[in-house]
Amino acid sequence: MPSRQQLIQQIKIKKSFLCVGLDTDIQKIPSFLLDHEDPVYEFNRQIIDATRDLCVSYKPNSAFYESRGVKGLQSLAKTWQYLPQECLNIIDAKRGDLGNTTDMYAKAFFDEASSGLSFDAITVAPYMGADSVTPYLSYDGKWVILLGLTSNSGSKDFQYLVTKGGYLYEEVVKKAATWAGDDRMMFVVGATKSTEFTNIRKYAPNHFLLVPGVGAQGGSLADVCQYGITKDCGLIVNASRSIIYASNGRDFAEAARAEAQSLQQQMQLELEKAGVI
Ligand SMILES: O=c1ccn([C@@H]2O[C@H](COP(=O)(O)O)[C@@H](O)[C@H]2O)c(=O)[nH]1
Repeated sequence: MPSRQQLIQQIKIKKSFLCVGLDTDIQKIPSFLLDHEDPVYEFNRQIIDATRDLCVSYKPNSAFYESRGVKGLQSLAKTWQYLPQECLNIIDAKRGDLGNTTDMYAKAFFDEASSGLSFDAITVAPYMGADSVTPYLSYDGKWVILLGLTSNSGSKDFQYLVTKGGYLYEEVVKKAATWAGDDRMMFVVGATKSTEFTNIRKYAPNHFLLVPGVGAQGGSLADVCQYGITKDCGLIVNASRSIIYASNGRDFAEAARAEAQSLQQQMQLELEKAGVI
């Protein structure tokens, strides 16, 4: 599982801070794959083969697998086993519950002996506070990626509420940054909120930010970099649908590669501009 230093090294080697989102929907994958024993795994395997030199991270969204019950979990387990070791492999599960329940979520996603899965990082919702977050950190070297300011329109319902210390999302980042250092915690900040990155950086100047919302949601990579990039990069930018569903024909993997390559090339320019490489 990559440490902070290993992640930075991979970013420099691959000249990329791309995370490919594996939001694999059996209804959307090319129909010719449906003859395979496990079409979702086969789709993921080909997407991974086509993109692994262009990205530093993969992020299966657990909902797409859980929604298919036992079969979906089998596809997830096989996909996890196939993920490249040098990449930061994130399970986007957005959990958050009492401490003893969190212990079970941690076993589910981090403890291979218990569940057959051992992702490097998990996305967590902050609403229930410290005891719903810190149990994940008892697993050596694993990362928590806490929702900070999300990319969806509903983020305005709570995340922008004004508190004594500023917006609620600012309070979340400020407080949670005291629970773990920048070597174990990251924050989710939506690409659609790029101008708010300046605020986030006040409280998390060195933490990596996982940034969804480029691609299908219309966020701008250039704006994210303008406000969020650091001397170590400090960004992992996710794109799911725009890459994995770039084509639904027999050329789906090549089309995914072309889309990932276009993002990687833009990222290389941003890394050069910021002096990271
Ligand atoms: O604020 C958030 C937090 C998580 N997500 C997740 O990221 C991907 C985005 O997929 P696209 O297809 O590139 O839009 C998806 O898994 C979301 O659940 C997010 O979009 N925003």
